[in-house]
Amino acid sequence: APTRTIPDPKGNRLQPPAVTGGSIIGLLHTLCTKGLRAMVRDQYTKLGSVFTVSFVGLKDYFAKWGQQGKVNLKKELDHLLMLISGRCLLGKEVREKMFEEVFMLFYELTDNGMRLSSVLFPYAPLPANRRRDTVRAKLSAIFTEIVRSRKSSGRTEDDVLQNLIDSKYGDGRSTTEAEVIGLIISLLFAGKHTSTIASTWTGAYLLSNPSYLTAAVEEQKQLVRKYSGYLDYGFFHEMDVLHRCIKEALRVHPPVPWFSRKVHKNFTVRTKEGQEYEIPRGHTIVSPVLFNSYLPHIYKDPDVYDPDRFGPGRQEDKAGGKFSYTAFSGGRHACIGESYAYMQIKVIWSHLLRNFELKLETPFPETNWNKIVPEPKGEVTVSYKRRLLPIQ
Ligand code: HEM
Repeated sequence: APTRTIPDPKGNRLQPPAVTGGSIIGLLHTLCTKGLRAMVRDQYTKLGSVFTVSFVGLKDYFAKWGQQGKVNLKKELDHLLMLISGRCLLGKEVREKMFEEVFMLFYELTDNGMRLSSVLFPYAPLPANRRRDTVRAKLSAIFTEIVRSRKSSGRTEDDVLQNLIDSKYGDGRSTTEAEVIGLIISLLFAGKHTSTIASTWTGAYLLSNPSYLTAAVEEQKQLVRKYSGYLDYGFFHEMDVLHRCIKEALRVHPPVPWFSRKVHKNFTVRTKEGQEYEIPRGHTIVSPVLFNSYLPHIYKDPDVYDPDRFGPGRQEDKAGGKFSYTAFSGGRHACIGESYAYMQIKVIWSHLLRNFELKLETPFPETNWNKIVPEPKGEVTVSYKRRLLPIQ
């Protein structure tokens, strides 16, 4: 197989896990970048400092599909994204030995922990809260065992869990077991479900819009030619058409429909009509992403799925300043997994586009508003047929 050294996004050589100082959020920022790198690295078989092109997990997963058939896309993507999280965040113990168990527990945690009732009344003695706490305890027990076994054997792995174990605060204190477990569950919680939903909406839109589907497939052909089949970081980084298709799906269906901030200092907001509002210290304010994403003076025909609105010459995501596009929030607590999320969705969808002809069999999904992270309602059935000549 042809070989090539994996390029680092910033042109540096990939570094071993570094000791990180600063706050937990700073720590998370560093780790998410490392998560992204771990994922990119996972697509290659390591041969010393050289990597061969082989995204083993993803290829294996889709190899199980037949020549043609029908699948519930939402379920497939959910499974696949858990596999990717299993590899990049949790490591090979989970992936190799207890994937199904962790997958089911995590599914239950998400299902019970993302109800309106559990978000508004997290400590109320409700059945959903009790189930959430039970599965959280089971997950903790599994991850604690992994952390302890790694520490006692002196074995290290190339994943985010290891980075959390090895990290230290600015004052030199190591992370505790409870912090490591809490952070890894938070990362899974923040990143996996949102990405499943984003990739399902992206698929539903692509398969309902032949012109964008054709453009995305054409882009794959061009990039495969340009990179002579080497699927490296640059290859995924250059998928502008697919990137815009994902970004637009996230505008129309933001998985996080609002976010809130506690006001620490009084400040004044001026509307575009010039009206001023004083926001007092101590208040909690909410930014409704769902509303922001449809503002007609920012987005032309906001109800229309139009990925080109982010393209050269239009750039509507900048029309109202740096907070025009808030699917990943903004400011100090903006999403730290944005690049990682785009990358994993591109890795999946580019593989599907290169290898399969796909058709949406069920009507375009409605939104299930009963969930805190609104998702496509019901099954999203897609029929597939392997391409006679995959784009490679
Ligand atoms: C399409 C996928 C994703 C979307 C739409 C999304 C969206 C968001 C949004 C809107 C916030 C901000 C919430 C706020 O401002 O209060 C956020 C925060 C966060 N996200 Fe994501 N996210 C995605 C994927 C990920 C992934 C893959 C990870 C990590 C593996 C991740 C980790 C986090 C973390 C740790 C925070 C908290 C940051 C902080 O409080 O400083 N997210 N995300």
